[in-house]
Amino acid sequence: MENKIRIVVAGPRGRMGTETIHMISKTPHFELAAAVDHKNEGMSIKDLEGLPDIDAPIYTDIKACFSNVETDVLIDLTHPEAGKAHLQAAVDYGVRPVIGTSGFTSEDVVRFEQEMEKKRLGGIIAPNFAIGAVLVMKFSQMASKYFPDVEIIELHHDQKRDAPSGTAVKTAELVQKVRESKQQGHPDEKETIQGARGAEIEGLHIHSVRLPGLVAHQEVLFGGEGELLTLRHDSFNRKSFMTGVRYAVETVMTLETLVYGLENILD
Ligand SMILES: NC(=O)C1=CN([C@@H]2O[C@H](COP(=O)(O)OP(=O)(O)OC[C@H]3O[C@@H](n4cnc5c(N)ncnc54)[C@H](OP(=O)(O)O)[C@@H]3O)[C@@H](O)[C@H]2O)C=CC1
Ligand SMILES: O=C(O)C1=N[C@H](C(=O)O)C[C@H](O)C1
Repeated sequence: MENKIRIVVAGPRGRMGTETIHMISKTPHFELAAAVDHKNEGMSIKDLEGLPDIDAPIYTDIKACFSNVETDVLIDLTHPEAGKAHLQAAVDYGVRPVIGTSGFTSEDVVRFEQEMEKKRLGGIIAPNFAIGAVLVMKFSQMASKYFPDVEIIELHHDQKRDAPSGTAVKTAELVQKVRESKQQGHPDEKETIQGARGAEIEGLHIHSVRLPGLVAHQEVLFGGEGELLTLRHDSFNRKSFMTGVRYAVETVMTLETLVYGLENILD
């Protein structure tokens, strides 16, 4: 039998980390080698509530983890600052990173791309692992060629820390590659309440909604003369992301550069 892919998960108690560890436990060619948390040093995954019965050690220091545990892939599902530090540690130790954590800037991405290019180390930063969400990004890019007036509404649960979502930013970046920069709305429009028109990237507006009960949702609206095209994706639970996480882990084993966005590796 082929060797299993040995994975470290950072953020094991979180909503995504928990779902990911369950997915790993059910995937025959994956093995949870260890986890990185900011507490529970020395404990095991099986000791934590809601996690499967796997005897994998928990480290609070990612460098100690990589020094002690043979690791093929790091999956990071934490917060932006921790995610960046974990990605840097993975690069330093030659571990392939799969980063789901949102909130990285384009400067961060470029810096890591350059560093990993030099080391010929494969990695993936995926603003969204849900296949439907990735398709909406691709379809949005296609549509913006014909409909340059675009607004994005992203809707998430109220525990989300970053706004706008990584998915909305990536969607806007893909749209900007084909859409000429243009100021949308009336040239003299004025906000009578600050923020009414949302965030703006080269004239394209992004609106962030945070409500209990939501998981992760996005609408991309394209306005034309007498018509409106709406592309919408809904993640109703975190299982929706697991096909993409599994695919990213398998694919990163074959890469020698950092890939930003699952759309770049989907057939
Ligand atoms: N790419 C994608 O498809 C998706 C990406 N995400 C992104 O993934 C990230 C996690 O989301 P979610 O699971 O909902 O968030 P949670 O807040 O539920 O989970 C984050 C976990 O990381 C832990 N954590 C914080 N700092 C550290 C650290 N230094 N080392 C290790 N663990 C740490 C937190 O612990 P504590 O609570 O004690 O602070 C928490 O358990 C977010 O950035 C989110 O935007 C989410 C869904 C899909
Ligand atoms: O925090 C979340 O939940 C999500 N974050 C990612 C993002 O910022 O786009 C992906 C997905 O939308 C869920």
